[in-house]
Amino acid sequence: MEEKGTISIHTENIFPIIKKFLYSDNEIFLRELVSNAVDAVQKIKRLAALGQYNGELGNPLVEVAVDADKKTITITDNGLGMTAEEIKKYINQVAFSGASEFVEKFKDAKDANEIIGKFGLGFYSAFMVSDLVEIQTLSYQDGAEPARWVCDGSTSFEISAGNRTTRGTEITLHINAESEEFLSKNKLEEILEKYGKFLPVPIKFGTRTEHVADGEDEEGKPKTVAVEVGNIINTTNPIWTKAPADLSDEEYLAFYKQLYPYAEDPLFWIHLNVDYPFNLTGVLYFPKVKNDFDMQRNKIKLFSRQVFITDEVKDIVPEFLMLLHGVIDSPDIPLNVSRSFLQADSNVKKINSYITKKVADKLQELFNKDRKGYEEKWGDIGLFVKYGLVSEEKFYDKAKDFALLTNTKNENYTLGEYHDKVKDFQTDKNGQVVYIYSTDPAKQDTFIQSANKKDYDVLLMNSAIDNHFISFLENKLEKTLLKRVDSSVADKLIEKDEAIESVLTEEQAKKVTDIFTKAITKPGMQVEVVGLNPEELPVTVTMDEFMRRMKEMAQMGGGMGLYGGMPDSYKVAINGNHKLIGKILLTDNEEEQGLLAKQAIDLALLAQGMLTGAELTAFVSRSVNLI
Ligand SMILES: Nc1ncnc2c1ncn2[C@@H]1O[C@H](COP(=O)(O)OP(=O)(O)OP(=O)(O)O)[C@@H](O)[C@H]1O
Repeated sequence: MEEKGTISIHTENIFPIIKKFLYSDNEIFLRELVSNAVDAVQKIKRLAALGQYNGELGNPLVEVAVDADKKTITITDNGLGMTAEEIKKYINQVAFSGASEFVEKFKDAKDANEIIGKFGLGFYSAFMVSDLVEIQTLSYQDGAEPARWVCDGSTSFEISAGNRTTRGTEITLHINAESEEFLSKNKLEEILEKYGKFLPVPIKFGTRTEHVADGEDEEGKPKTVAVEVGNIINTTNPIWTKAPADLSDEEYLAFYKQLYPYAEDPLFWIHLNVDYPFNLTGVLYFPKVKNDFDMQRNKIKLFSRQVFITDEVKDIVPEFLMLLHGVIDSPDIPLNVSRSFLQADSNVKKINSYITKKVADKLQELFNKDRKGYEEKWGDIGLFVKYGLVSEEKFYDKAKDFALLTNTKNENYTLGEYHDKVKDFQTDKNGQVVYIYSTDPAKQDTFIQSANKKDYDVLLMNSAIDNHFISFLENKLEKTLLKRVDSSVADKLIEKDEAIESVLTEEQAKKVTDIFTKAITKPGMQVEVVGLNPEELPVTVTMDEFMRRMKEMAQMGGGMGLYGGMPDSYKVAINGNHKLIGKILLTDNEEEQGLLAKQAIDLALLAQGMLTGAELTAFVSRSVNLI
């Protein structure tokens, strides 16, 4: 049997193209060939199970070997093998037309490199790194003859009698000059680890030394002997392929450690398992979130039938869950299409909503089953949930029942509970419920205490997402306003009908305003005399809620340039009812008036954390003189 021929093609010679534009991701040749080998082994197992093959199965195995001297890499399997006819059909026609279609589609694509790694070019990806590829194969079929196929990367091939004596296929790549890096054992092992760590058939790559028990020495101590054993690089049945009921927490944690050796233990996990209307399995872990978001993104690994594809799961996993870790395995995610197409793909959309739903269900379950435990984890999961609430309408519908608000006393409330808690004391004269929050309880302590004295509750909003979360709540909750605790004096945080009058006459108020305006050295301070509770501080410095938010948005590049450019402006509220103000008015000595006013202002600035540098030093020495 010997036959020469040309591979029938409709396109130009595809090989130079394959070589040229697959350059950056050429390591995927190994993924393609090893997965073909794995498929071949799986197929023979299935045939045996169906009773269509009655011969010896042997231990399923795929072996990868490298010969640096001969400059070859061989991938051998004991799968179903091919007859010469099948080579013609599958390699010359099916695989080839697949490859040429691929090249045709992407030869002009700008983002070819982005797609390429995720797309199976199939068998012909071998030519990305080889000058010559040889197949030696023996089919499982009764009376099959071994066959050999050789191709040098042109469109001509040669089929002849082969030399294989056992069932299976051996593919030898004669590595080209530009790809010699792949002749390094370390490099190959690294690629095998990356793509094949969880393949369902054992993948052997070289050998390793193992120390096994070997009786006892003269002193009766156990002895070991070093033996060379096959180096199997993969775990064939990773946890996502098993049923959750068969898995212990330890196994989930061990798998997590295997994926992310340096990560802290996750908070909890979700086992995904669906077979209709799409196929998907996986385990998603909720990590302990650090503030450094970007470092933690792209930690979900996408597999297709246990072959690693990519760790860019954008579009498949909802944006707000990109911080999750773990694996997703789905043969139904189209990997052979471009990004924009992926977004429009109906399976991808379904998978995306399925994951959102699963995550919401899991959180609801934790919340219902063990509220205390859930609250303890809230510090970590709160970020996801808030991010989800803000970014996904569908998630909000579910999560509104288990999203928590935490106050400065470390108590947690659901949105509904919180509304009920504060509505009586914190409704303003227009019927708006005012939620008061602190972004920094240590810095804003004076204000928090004043608010608490009035029986106002103060929420803690100090995580990275809270800025958005605050605006979101305001939009979402009816008749609700959010105000930072230091945006106004406590008496004015919530505008009520029963305003406290200032005891000062108009004339006295004007005088006080003048004294204080003169005493202020900082720019952008507007003095106003207000009637507050006599127990409140004599002077309070605040920045208006609206103004501060606009400035913060401008700082974050939110297009509020106008506000960003404006100088800071603060309100200096003088408590006309405080006895210090009375004392200042009664003092004849202008110098002393100025001194008292200055001291009161500095105390207010100090409470806001705004007194620094030379001003702070001056304040300290002035205070010393006063005592
Ligand atoms: N090691 C092998 N043993 C038996 N048959 C093989 C082997 N490698 C390839 N084949 C046959 O060649 C065909 C083409 O392989 P190729 O990798 O190009 O495409 P595929 O595996 O069908 O699809 P893709 O790789 O794009 O997912 C396979 O479907 C299979 O029938």
